[in-house]
Amino acid sequence: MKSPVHSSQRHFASYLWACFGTLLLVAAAFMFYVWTEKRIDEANELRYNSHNLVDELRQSSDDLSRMARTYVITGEPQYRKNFQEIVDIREGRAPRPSNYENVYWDLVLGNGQRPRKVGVTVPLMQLMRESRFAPEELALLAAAKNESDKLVGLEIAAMDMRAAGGDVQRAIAMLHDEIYHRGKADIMRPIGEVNDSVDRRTRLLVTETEVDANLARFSFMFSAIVLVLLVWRAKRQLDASLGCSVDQLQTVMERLGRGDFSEPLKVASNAQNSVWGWLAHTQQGLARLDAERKEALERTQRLSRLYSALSQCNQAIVRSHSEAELFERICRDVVTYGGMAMAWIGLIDREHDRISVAAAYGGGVEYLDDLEVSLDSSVPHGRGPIGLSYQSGQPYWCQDYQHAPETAHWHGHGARYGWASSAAIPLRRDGEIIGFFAPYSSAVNAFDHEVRELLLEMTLDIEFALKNFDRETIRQQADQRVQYLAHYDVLTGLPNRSQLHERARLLLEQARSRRTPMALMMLDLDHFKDINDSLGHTVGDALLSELALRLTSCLRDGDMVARLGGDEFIFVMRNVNSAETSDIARKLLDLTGQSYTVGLHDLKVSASIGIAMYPEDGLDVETLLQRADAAMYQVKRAGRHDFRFFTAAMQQRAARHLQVVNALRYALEREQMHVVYQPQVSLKTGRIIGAEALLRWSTPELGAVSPAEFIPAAEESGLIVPIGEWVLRQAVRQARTWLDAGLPPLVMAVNLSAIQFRTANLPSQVAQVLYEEGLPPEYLELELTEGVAVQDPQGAIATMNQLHDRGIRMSIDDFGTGFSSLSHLKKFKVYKLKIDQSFVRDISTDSEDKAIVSAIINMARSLGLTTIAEGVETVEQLEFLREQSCDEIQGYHISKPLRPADFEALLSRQRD
Ligand SMILES: Nc1nc2c(ncn2[C@@H]2O[C@H](COP(=O)(O)O[C@H]3[C@@H](O)[C@H](n4cnc5c(=O)[nH]c(N)nc54)O[C@@H]3COP(=O)(O)O)[C@@H](O)[C@H]2O)c(=O)[nH]1
Repeated sequence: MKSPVHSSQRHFASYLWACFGTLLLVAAAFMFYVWTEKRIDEANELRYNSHNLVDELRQSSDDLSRMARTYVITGEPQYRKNFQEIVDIREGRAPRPSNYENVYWDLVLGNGQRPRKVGVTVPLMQLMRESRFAPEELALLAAAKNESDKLVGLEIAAMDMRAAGGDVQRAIAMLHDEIYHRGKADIMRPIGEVNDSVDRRTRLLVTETEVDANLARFSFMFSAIVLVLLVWRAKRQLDASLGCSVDQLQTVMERLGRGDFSEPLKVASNAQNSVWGWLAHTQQGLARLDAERKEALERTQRLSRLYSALSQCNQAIVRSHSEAELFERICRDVVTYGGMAMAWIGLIDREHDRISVAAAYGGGVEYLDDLEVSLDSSVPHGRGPIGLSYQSGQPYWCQDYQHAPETAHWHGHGARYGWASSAAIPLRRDGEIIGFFAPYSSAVNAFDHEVRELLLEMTLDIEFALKNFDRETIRQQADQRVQYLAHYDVLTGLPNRSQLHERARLLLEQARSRRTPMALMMLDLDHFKDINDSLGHTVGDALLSELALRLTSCLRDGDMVARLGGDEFIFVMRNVNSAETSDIARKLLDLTGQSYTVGLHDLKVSASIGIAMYPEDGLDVETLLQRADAAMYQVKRAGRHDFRFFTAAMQQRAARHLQVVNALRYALEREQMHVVYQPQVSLKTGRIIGAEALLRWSTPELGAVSPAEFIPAAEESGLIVPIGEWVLRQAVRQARTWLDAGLPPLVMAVNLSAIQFRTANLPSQVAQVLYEEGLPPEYLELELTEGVAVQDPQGAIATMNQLHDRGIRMSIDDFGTGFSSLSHLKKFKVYKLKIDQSFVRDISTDSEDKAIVSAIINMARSLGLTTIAEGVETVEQLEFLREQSCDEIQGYHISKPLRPADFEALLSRQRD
């Protein structure tokens, strides 16, 4: 704005300059005046000094006369001394007392003290020459001085006369006679002329100077008056420029300086172009700027509040554990920190085509209780900010809530709760709108660019958090899954081993504190592996799942069943005695034994159950488990499909089992093993046609250990592989020895454990042994159990084929006890079936065993296989077998297993 006071400022400045110039004139006039006054003073001083010097000349002459006369009269030497001092001072030979002039008479006081300080030493005539006397005046003075000096000579002569004791009267007369007075008059005359001359000269000077002084005085007064007038004009001009008093100006300036622009200044019409007018104008500008600044500040504060809310929002994202918690925090933070009046988050309820409130905070949230917001644009409440935002897919900013047509449906609410603007910002998950974030402000136009940006940023953060929650949910589900897998068996859904331990411990704790008994039961399916191996794991799994359901149905409240893996299940039953436990075990056996329909298969299984009782058999879960296992093991050993309680004897057996396994590890290197041979006889010829190699083991600690005990232990521990290989080599070597000894050729049957059979490269290993020992393969027969083929029939068939290709025979041992598949049997390259001795044992008396043995023999024949019956002890058994056309027999009826020497002897006897 162009200042309205420029022209008056110019005038005021001119006046100021004029004042300044005049002030200089005043000063100059004053200085001139001072100078003239000084000159007057100087002129007066000159006159005074001149008179003084003239007077000194006169006075000194008078004083000399007085001193000389007094001396002449009194003869007092002091006067002569004074006389001389006056002369010396006047001539410049002695220092002049200060303020000398006309006071010679008191140069020395009565007490000899000098009253004045000593001044300069300068002759009187020199002083006169330096005192600006006119030349003629100086000439007169010099004449007067000359006359005085003449009188001094006379006076000295008179004093000398007195001093010499001459004529005193004469001396006195010399100082008082006419000559003397004439001399005096010759002194005084020029002095008087000089005085007159000095007087005239200096008076004239003073008069002249006084004229100058008057002129200076007048100049000073005139210029001072002009200055006053100018100052008065300047002030008038200043007042006109200011348009107010300086006090008023100061007050207003102070007020404006304090930043108070609130009160507008009143300006008279003639003061529009004054400083006051300009100030009023400026005040308006400042007030406007102040209002803008305040508005900007308010905006900044609003933004800063929103930034704070954004920051809180981010914290909420970090700290919230669920969507609901996050939404609650966001709404609360936007109101508490972001300065919004109210905020809510709604989620789309697609089923009912409406918005359901997920979280809300602030004044008026109660209105959300009966919220009427729709996404359907055909209804009025579907055309509000949220509906419009949903339809456009964009945020909707309603800047004047109480007047906007789109909020007409809610104007009543807006008026009641003071909402002046609102927004609807879509919340998206994977790009799809899932809800809205709706902040409300009590200010109109609250959503300016920055606020919008911030709210959008906040919304993006919320969406980011939702994504994280999704990820978190997936992670939690994975965690839950991991937790589940860590504690539950996937196949059956039963607790697994770790969960069993955990819960069993708790149940045990309860039993301990309540002093109640408890039973831990271990159930293991009999020959389940065969089902798995022959029918596949899917069938096995289905059977286990069904079994788990059956077992669970037996459970009482608070009891538990867990699957340890495979076909092993554990029951923990609270507060049961052994009789009740037996009932449960029987029930379980019964349930387990009922048939299972899996796909096309109708299956039957049995189970073995071992039971340990708390507190008799153990005080902790581990011990009870171990003892239930021992009991179950005993059931297995005793023929399966039964249950047993743990006994001390079982404990001993378990300990023995451990002892056996440990001792087995060193059996070969300590040469504790040997092989015996049991003859196999042809029923057609009655001759020994083969021998079965059977392993024997005895140790100093354990004595002789039965293969029925140590072979399973060797199989469990994996030691069967090196031990079996050793037996094979021993048997093959023995067969070679007997061949070499010329004994009738026979086939050496060597038992091959299923574990051995599954060793990699078995055929080549066997071939290697045969090769190394030099036995033709046709003299070796490997006795395999049915189990070798059931797990991996194709692999077993391949191994058998390779063995067969190498010329090695194979037979199936213990036939009838396993889970043989006839279809597989046809593919096996076996040439003999060995009927298990359990069928042979009772064939004389048990019709069922007879039927089984008969069926096996017939089936074998139909498959082109040879049969051998083992465990033949009696002639009745032999006869039955012969009737059934069994090919060969083996058993105590012929011979027990023999040491090689005994076997050789038997063979020799047969040869004889
Ligand atoms: N993998 C290997 N298994 C082996 C080896 N040595 C033996 N065994 C297996 O151990 C089980 C027990 O064997 P063993 O105690 O030697 O018993 C055998 C015979 O002594 C016994 N038998 C023979 N005739 C009769 C009889 O008339 N009555 C009767 N009560 N027992 C008799 O039968 C066993 C022979 O069984 P099998 O092998 O099925 O023909 C046993 O399963 C052996 O296989 C070995 O080195 N490796």
